[in-house]
Amino acid sequence: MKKQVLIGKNLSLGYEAGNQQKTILSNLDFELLSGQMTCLLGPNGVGKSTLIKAIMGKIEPFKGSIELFGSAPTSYHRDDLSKKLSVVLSEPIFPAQMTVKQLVALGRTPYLNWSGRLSDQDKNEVYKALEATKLEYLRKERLGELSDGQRQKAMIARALAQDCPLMVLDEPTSHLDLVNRYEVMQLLQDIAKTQEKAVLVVTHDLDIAIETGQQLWILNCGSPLISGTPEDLILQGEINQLLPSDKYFFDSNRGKVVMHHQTTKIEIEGPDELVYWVEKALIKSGKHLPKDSIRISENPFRIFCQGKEFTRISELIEIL
Ligand SMILES: Nc1ncnc2c1ncn2[C@@H]1O[C@H](COP(=O)(O)OP(=O)(O)OP(=O)(O)O)[C@@H](O)[C@H]1O
Repeated sequence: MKKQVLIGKNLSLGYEAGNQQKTILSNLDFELLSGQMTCLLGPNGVGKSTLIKAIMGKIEPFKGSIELFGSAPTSYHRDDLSKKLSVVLSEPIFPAQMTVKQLVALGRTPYLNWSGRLSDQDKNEVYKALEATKLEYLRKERLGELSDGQRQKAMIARALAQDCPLMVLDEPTSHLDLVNRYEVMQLLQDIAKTQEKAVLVVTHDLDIAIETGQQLWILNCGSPLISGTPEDLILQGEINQLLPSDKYFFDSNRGKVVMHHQTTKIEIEGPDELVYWVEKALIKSGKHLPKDSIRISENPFRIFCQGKEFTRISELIEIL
């Protein structure tokens, strides 16, 4: 049975400026369950980091409530909160002189006794976190001498070592290369499933969120928070809430965001998939398009136009 870890009810959040309240998010209802990774998506400035601040107990709600294991995050003692919630923020906040291993070991701080020494179990958790993030080979390196992506992974390893039932990560993959993005998100999903944790990841990476998230939360200015499995949100068209302009839409057949398909006036004959890519390349080229029709064959791929045969789209575009 999945447990409710975090619940928001009719939540409004924002900032105080003098005696004025600046509301950023209003009337949010949500729940985070154990064993699931949820990806939070929304445009810049909508309030994703503000919501994280409320989860961390750094700001009080203007209205409504937020409960972490039944109590307001602001009501927890710091030591208790750090056993319930680990957070990875987008900005590195640790000294450049610290080594990767020292950083990851910081994740064990909530569990240390008065001596401040790591027990065998603590050392094991640090080792497991380094191993899971494939950072063992960098354990002696100083944070200031790592690439942005390596440092980002080290921050994730620290949160893993903290071993809390709720992990919240603000854009944890923004500096990572494509493969590492998938791997880190897959790792977080795996941890959620196998260790029954609730994981909330803020990301702008829709493709990867769809691929790896078990739940998506979509925040949009002035609308209620939309939540559901990526697949439901795609099939119900709600994913398009992320794309308010008419220019883009989520193509459920292709499983990605595309621009509204401009069509060429020329006739292109051939399998749909090939016609799609040839037409796209022709439109992008900005060249004068041929008056004759184009025929495309599959296996082998050939384009026939103006009495000539082409093996690549670029060859056709070159002669236009
Ligand atoms: N300390 C603050 N005081 C007043 N306003 C703030 C403060 N921090 C953020 N804001 C405002 O709150 C709004 C939401 O900011 P927030 O950082 O939560 O957005 P975000 O969705 O995380 O954006 P991004 O995707 O760009 O990281 C913005 O308009 C921002 O100017």
